[in-house]
Order: sequence, then C-alpha cells, then structure tokens
Amino acid sequence: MTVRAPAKVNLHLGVGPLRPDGYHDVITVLQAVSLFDDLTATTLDPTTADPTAADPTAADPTAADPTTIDGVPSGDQDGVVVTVEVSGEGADPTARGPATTTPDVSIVPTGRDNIAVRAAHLVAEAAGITSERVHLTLTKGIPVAAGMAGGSADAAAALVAFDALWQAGLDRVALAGLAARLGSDVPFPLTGGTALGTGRGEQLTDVLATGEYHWVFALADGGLSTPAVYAEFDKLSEGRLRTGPTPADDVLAALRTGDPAQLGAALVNDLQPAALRLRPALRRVLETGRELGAVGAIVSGSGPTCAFLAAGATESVELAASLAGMGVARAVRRASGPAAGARVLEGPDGADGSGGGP
Ligand SMILES: C[C@@](CO)(OP(=O)(O)O)[C@H](O)COP(=O)(O)OP(=O)(O)OC[C@H]1O[C@@H](n2ccc(N)nc2=O)[C@H](O)[C@@H]1O
Ligand SMILES: Nc1ncnc2c1ncn2[C@@H]1O[C@H](COP(=O)(O)OP(=O)(O)O)[C@@H](O)[C@H]1O
Repeated sequence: MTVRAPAKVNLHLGVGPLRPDGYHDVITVLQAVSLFDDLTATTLDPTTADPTAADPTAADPTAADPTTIDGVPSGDQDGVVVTVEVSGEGADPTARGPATTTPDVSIVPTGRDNIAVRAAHLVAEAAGITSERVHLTLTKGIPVAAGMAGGSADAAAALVAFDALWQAGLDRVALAGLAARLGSDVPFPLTGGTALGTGRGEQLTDVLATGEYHWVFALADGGLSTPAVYAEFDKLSEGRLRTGPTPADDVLAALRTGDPAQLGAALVNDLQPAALRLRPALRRVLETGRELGAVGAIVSGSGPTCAFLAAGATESVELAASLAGMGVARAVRRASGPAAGARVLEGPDGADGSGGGP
C-alpha cells in the first residue's frame, strides 16, 4: 500500500498572540504544491525479525509517560509494532552508527517519535487493532524541518494507508479529527488544494481559487524548529499590542482572479521576521529571487525554505535555473499548485488507487 501526500506553502500566515495552551491563533491560507512524500506500508509476518528496522522500542527521551507521546498512544500498551526506513530528504546517513547526543531537526527520526508511526497507533486505537507488525518506507521529496510540512504529509499519508490496510472505515471527518491530534498542519495534506486554516491552523475551510501557480523553492542547509521560530516571534512581539492574526483578505481576493502577479504582491508571512532573525542569510536568498524576476518572494511557513512565485511555467524554469546558478541555496525545486491531497498510488494487492475515476 503506497500513499502519496503533498508539501504546502503558506500564502498568508497571520499569527496572533501566544495562547495559554502554548499555541498561537492563526489565519492562514495554505496551498498544496507538487513536492511529495511517498509512504509504503507493508504488513510483516509477526514472527519474522526485520534486520533493516531501527529499534522500535527505543525510548523517546521527551516522553514522560511511555504509553503516550503528546497524548497519542505510543504502541507500548499493545502489540502493534511499526518500523521505519527513510530515503531521500532527511534520511540519516549515520542512522546505523553510534547514537549522537545533539538532535538534528533536519533528520527524520526512525523510532516511535516518527509522526507516521504515531499516526499508525492512532488508527490502531480507533480500529481496535491490538497486534500487527508493519514496515514503513518513507521516500521523502519534501525537505525536512523546512516550513513545508513534510512530517504532516507523512502523518496524513499514514492515516490514509492504515485506515485502508486495517479497514478502519474512518470517514474524512474522523481522519481530520485524528490528524488534528497529531499536529496543527496535519489535516491540510489530507485534502490538499488551497484552503483557509483558522484556530491553530487545523480548522479548514475551502477557498475559491482559480488558476495554476508555478513555484520555485530555494532549499536551505539544515532546518529550523517550528517551536523555536514561534518563540522568536513572541520575543519580537514583546511590548507590541497584538490583538489577533491579520486577516487574509488580499490573498483570498488575488486567488479569485487567478493572477500570479496579484497573488505575489499579496503574500504575507508573520513568521518571516522571526525566521530571518534566526537565519539572516535568507534575506539575500529572498532578494536574489526578486531580482531574478519572481512576482512573489516569501519564507515558507516557519522556514528556512524560501518560496518564489513565478509569472508562469516558462518563467519558473528560467528562475529555477538562475537561482541554482547563483549558489544561494542547497538545492532548487520547481513545483506547481494547487496539488491534490493524500491519495493511494498502489493498493495492498498492487492495484493502482485511482479507483477507475477521473
Ligand atoms: C508554522 C506552520 C505554518 O503552517 O507550519 P511549518 O511552516 O512549521 O510547517 C504551522 O503553524 C506549524 O504547524 P505544525 O508543525 O503542525 O505544529 P504543531 O505540531 O501543531 O506544533 C508544534 C509547536 O509549534 C508551535 N505552534 C504551532 C501551531 C500554532 N498555531 N501555534 C504555535 O505556537 C507550538 O510551540 C507547538 O508546540
Ligand atoms: N516523518 C517525518 N518526516 C519529517 N520530519 C519528521 C517526521 N517525523 C517526525 N519528524 C520531526 O518533525 C520535525 C519537523 O519536520 P517537518 O514536518 O519536515 O518540518 P516543518 O514543521 O518545518 O514543516 C523534524 O525536525 C523531525 O525531527
């Protein structure tokens, strides 16, 4: 069973003051873009050891209660064992070497703190599954800790995969409820497209959007931690009166016209000053993209990826080539949006997941 899920870019990210629960109210417009992670779930014979697997019982040092991680069942209380193998973005070259003490946010964990494993345990709980052994292969095209919601995409893909694999019969509303327990950004890659997010970002409404948008992403070396960027936002906000998140009216109006230049001029990211404080070199990346003709230039979410909107497909090819030539980014990727949400590429019997539909 293989499920593909998309990355996102925030076209508008208005952030309100820190709430008592440690989150911020946001008003955000998210667009799914054609950078994808593929998650393959393979049911294993419970009696066969998997030599490629990381130790699934490796303790998460942040978990005070070993039976849950952030309120999500860890699997320790039942016989559901999910092992993980990662390739592509964020695959740890030292994964089989000695353990390091400094956590690197841009490396994907392969233990039970992998968000796809946590998603599996949530579905197991909902479906009453108590004994299964499953191996997950994550083929990551979405950069890690990069403000593009790659972990959220994997979690959404896992929810869809395990719902189908274990015949849990969860409908879209139930899946979105589990998704919101895993992270504020997890409901969005289930649906994809373009959507308005409120609350922590997890409450989604459809947006009237026309046209196809051509993006160029400048990938950075190393990631940025989302909580660290929000904390920097709080520091920068000290002494300033912040009432609520800024509304997304300009971006919503631009999306109705389908005009990239209008959308480019309307892009807003309230986390951008915080990301630039933590990564001053991103200023030069943004300036370079603008000088090379991007109609919009913004830090993607909490960063450090920089997102450039091109006037059209041809312009995006030229922009990507020129940006790569300037050497300001680790890598440059082109993508279009809106992209579809999490979908089955290959079912458990090897059949494709198109269901014969359009
Ligand atoms: C900033 C955004 C923009 O879309 O995403 P990224 O750009 O990192 O992908 C999101 O708000 C990130 O969503 P997500 O990565 O799911 O965050 P969560 O797991 O829910 O929360 C991680 C931490 O981020 C902070 N957080 C998150 C969401 C929110 N509305 N307010 C917050 O303050 C909190 O410190 C929280 O403990
Ligand atoms: N399947 C996963 N893919 C990516 N990161 C993961 C995954 N599971 C857990 N993580 C952790 O989540 C953190 C955020 O990753 P990611 O979702 O890619 O970034 P962002 O929140 O900036 O969009 C990473 O530092 C990583 O350690």
